Amino acid sequence: MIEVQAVSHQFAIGKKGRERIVPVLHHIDMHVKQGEIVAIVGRSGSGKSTLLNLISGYIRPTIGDIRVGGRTVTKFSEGQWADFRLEHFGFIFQSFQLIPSMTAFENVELPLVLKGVGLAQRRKRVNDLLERVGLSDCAGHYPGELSGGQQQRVSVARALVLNPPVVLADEPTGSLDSDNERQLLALIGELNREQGITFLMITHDEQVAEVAHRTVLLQDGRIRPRPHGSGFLSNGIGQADSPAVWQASLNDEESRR
Ligand SMILES: Nc1ncnc2c1ncn2[C@@H]1O[C@H](COP(=O)(O)OP(=O)(O)OP(=O)(O)O)[C@@H](O)[C@H]1O
Repeated sequence: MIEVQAVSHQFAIGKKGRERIVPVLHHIDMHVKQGEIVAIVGRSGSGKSTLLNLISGYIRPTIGDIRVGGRTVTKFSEGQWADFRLEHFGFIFQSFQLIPSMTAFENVELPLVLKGVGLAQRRKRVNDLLERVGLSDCAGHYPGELSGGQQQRVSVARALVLNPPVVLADEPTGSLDSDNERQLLALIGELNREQGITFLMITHDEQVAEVAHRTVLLQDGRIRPRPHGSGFLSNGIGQADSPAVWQASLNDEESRR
């Protein structure tokens, strides 16, 4: 589903002509199969967000290619990216990123409005999703009237509204208390099982490992193997994933069809 192939990335910071090069990711090979829940873990500054931004096309790798659903997205123009992103990715953020002046219903509906979907279809889709995330009673509430857990469930509904095969989540439980965190992770697990949605999640949260099929550890911009039995984040090393697991098994898109 997502193949990151020999990707390295560096940022240039500072004034033009006097830039300083900051290498952030080094030769990343990672394959996420359709229907997997993969957690990306690693210390602050290890390059997790950069990797997610590369996969979602907000930045382009300095070296290497990324394929999503069999297409080499690193070759896309900005216009191609905008369409592709809408169709293929839903996003969940630590800070929810709901529009405060819109109700829960309107926040979930917005991507459908932008896509030009008709009113009746929009109503059905949004109501179905709000019901799915357990928020039918809160459709008319504004984000400020909802708890953090409820807001995050609205943002899950919004992420799913265009039916993307992949959800990219950056610290989805980072702002939640432990009860809401558990509920959100259970919801992610259910959505994955029911609908085969692929989740790629950045996390510092050990609970996420319980719902993730595997974790990928980034350390100083490199993927590291994770020996069995060690802690999740304590020493930056956790449960094992053989590098072989990360190898591309090609033609994932074929198996989706
Ligand atoms: N746009 C940018 N320009 C320059 N440097 C950047 C940029 N974005 C990220 N970096 C640098 O790249 C490195 C990795 O950052 P990144 O945000 O990917 O790490 P992270 O693992 O997601 O960290 P955190 O867990 O704190 O969110 C950091 O040193 C950061 O300062």
